[in-house]
Amino acid sequence: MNDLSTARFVNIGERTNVTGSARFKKLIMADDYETAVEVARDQVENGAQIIDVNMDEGLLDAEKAMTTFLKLIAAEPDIARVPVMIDSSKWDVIEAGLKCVSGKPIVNSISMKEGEEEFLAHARKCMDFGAAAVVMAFDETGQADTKARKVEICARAYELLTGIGFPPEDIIFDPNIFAVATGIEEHDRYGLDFIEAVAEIKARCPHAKTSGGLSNLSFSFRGNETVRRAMHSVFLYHAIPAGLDMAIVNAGQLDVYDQIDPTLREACEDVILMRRADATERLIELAESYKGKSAADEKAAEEWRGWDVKRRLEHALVKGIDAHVVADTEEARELVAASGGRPIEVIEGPLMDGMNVVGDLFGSGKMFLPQVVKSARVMKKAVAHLIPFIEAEKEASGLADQSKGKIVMATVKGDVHDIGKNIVGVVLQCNGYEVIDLGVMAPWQNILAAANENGADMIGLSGLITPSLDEMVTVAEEMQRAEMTMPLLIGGATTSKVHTALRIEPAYDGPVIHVLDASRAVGVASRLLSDTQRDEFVETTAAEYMKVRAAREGKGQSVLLSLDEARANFFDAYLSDKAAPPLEPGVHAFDDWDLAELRDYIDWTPFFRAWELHGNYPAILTDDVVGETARQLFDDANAMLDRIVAEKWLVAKGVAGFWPCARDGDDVTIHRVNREEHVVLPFLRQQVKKSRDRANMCLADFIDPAGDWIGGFAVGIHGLEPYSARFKDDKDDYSDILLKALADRFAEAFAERLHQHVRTDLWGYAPQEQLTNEALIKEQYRGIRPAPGYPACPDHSLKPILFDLLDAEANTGIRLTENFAMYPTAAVSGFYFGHPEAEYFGVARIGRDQLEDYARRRGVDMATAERWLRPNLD
Ligand SMILES: C[S@@+](CC[C@H](N)C(=O)[O-])C[C@H]1O[C@@H](n2cnc3c(N)ncnc32)[C@H](O)[C@@H]1O
Repeated sequence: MNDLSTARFVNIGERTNVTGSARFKKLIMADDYETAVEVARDQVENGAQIIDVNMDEGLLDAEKAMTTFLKLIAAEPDIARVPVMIDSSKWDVIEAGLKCVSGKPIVNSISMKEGEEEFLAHARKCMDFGAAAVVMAFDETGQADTKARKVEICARAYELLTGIGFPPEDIIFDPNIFAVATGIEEHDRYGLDFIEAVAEIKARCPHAKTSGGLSNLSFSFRGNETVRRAMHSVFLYHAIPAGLDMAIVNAGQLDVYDQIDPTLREACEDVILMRRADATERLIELAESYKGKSAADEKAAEEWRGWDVKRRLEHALVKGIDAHVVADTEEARELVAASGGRPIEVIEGPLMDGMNVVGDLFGSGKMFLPQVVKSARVMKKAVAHLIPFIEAEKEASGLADQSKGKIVMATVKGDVHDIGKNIVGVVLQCNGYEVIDLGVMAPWQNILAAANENGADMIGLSGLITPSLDEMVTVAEEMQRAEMTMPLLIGGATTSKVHTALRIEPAYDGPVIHVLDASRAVGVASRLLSDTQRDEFVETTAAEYMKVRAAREGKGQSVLLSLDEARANFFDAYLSDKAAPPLEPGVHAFDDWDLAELRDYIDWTPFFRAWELHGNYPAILTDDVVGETARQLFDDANAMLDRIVAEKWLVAKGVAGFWPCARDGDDVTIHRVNREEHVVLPFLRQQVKKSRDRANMCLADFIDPAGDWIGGFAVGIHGLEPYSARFKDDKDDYSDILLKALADRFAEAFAERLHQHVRTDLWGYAPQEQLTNEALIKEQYRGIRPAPGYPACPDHSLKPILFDLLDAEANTGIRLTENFAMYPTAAVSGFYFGHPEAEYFGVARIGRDQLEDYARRRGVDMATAERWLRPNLD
């Protein structure tokens, strides 16, 4: 069950659909768009990762309603950050909607209902808008109901679409979820047919995704929420591992599979998987008893301390309770010793059994990362207690033999980010792997040497910043040169399957696998070390990467303008609105900002994301699936924050500065008055051809050529090393990762607080500004602070220029590595733009002409410029 990762599953909000929500329909009919927008916001806050918008109502002008609504939500940053699915049975409505969406839209839907010609015409239109499309399993003869028809229609649509260059990853098949348990025999197979069809479609149509409208399934139990929720959860529980990527669903209306009353769960499963002939009758009968009841509460069982020691150990591991683990481990050891056994048997027996339970629960999506990391802490403490006994018996080597495999892990040279790597390391360890962790900034020489010296089974590389991608290629090349054959695992925020396939895998003949997140690591490692699964896994992955490469080659990429054309289409800012000169020009250093104040500026959502818990704060705390884990983690974080602040564990140092400047083409030239010198900030310009009247943006466009001001800042959080070392000594990875994640939060909070201080006081262009923390997080202020390495200025190598202007190393103690990562890791830097029209954007792909121009402006050779801008080149 290792493949079941509910974390990757995308739920599509269905509340903004007039055909599915009576309330929404009423609001739209009454022209109450303001409240209707709130419905969209609620959905996003409740965890919808896409929102489906449908205005198909006979009495409405659907086209007008669609465009009005889409424009309104586009103006709400906290809604607009999730993609919109434009849902209509009328193509005109879809086309009108496409014109109002600024991010990547999704069209719901196109199909071959009216024949191939119209299907492809619609598909081409989607391509023009860069839209993904839901493709219904519907052809000239009707809607597909059987598995064979679903697969046949989708496979045919896939051939047609890829034939015209439609990107396969933008295809989302909807093979039709129909109602089951209707009492009509032909409907009995509908659930199972859908699930089986999904698996086959995924196998036959590489990169395509699958989706479905979930509420149809339980249509015959309208009015019985308990049964409907249970059916939906059970259905997803089986459909997700089969390959279902997303579903239109009310996220608030799903139950945790394990918490469904087992009798009801079994009855739903019997119906959905068609396990018995009388399944429908039984579910209908059972459903009667659930009318109006809520899910049964489980009693908290405190009596576990009275259980036998083996069960107690298992319980402590699963629940992550370390309070009694040393005593319990000792009791288990004495018990084993009394019957003539050896201390190692405690590890081999109860502890490994307990960790296997943890591994299974995590692998099947029933336990989440923070809990697993806590379990690992319990395990490590137990093992630490046993080691002296084992060593006394000279069995230390016996212990080593216990490991399922050895992995050398490292964050590559020039990069300092290690939270992700540490989480993966812990997860692997608690699944029985031995992890040799080389820490951060590891040069390839050390990585190869450690792998050889330790007889490692594989190497895992991690990185967060873009230059790390090239470092990973170097490691692969060196492994090839050293004629190594062990698998190479690639992970970290900046990495991707595409980059791995295009650049890393071709450099090394051994297996190269991109690991999407920590929840996949164990599955990958165990397959690579399995006698029976390894070859097939390696071959399938290699074949998949080959396809990625082939698809890339043949793929029609977005059209680029020439650099001159792009420059002609610059963003014509209203320059008379530019900010007045700063009240306090020059550079301002802050060597110890109050942590207690910064704490109130923390944005918690990314904190949960760091632990692979997806959802927005504060809604995540009451989320049906991850709420309990999130609350526990939040409590632990706040307890640690109390100590960090009271005992002053960390020091926040920052600097901000403002300089007179002028736009000069795509450069911003800064005049350093006292030094009589010019500093040039070269920015990049979007070159992808824009539809309609949108500009090809460059940050320089927000600066007046006739004279203006620009700012910059850097903030860093110092001092965590001694605490981190203490946690590590104490075998407490959980607290160590928690501390690092909190230091990151402090750095971001400091950036937010300093920016506010800049707007209201130092630069002072918004002296009256009064915003809540929520509004700050939503960036509802004037001006931006783009950071080097982010989409509007993707080149990390601007950091040395910025640091020089700020004298940042002296003022904040932050240093840059050779690849421009900041150390300490919890650090943020960027530029300040004060123009009211300044906004974030992505430079995206640029042409050769701009690359050459940029190399010239930077005074570097092409190879260097290519290395800096790699992600923007292909
Ligand atoms: C990464 S988030 C950090 C803020 C978030 N509240 C947090 O606490 O993690 C937002 C920051 O990233 C940077 N950023 C986001 N989008 C950007 C873009 N398109 N171009 C440049 N910088 C960008 C800006 O510095 C922005 O303030």
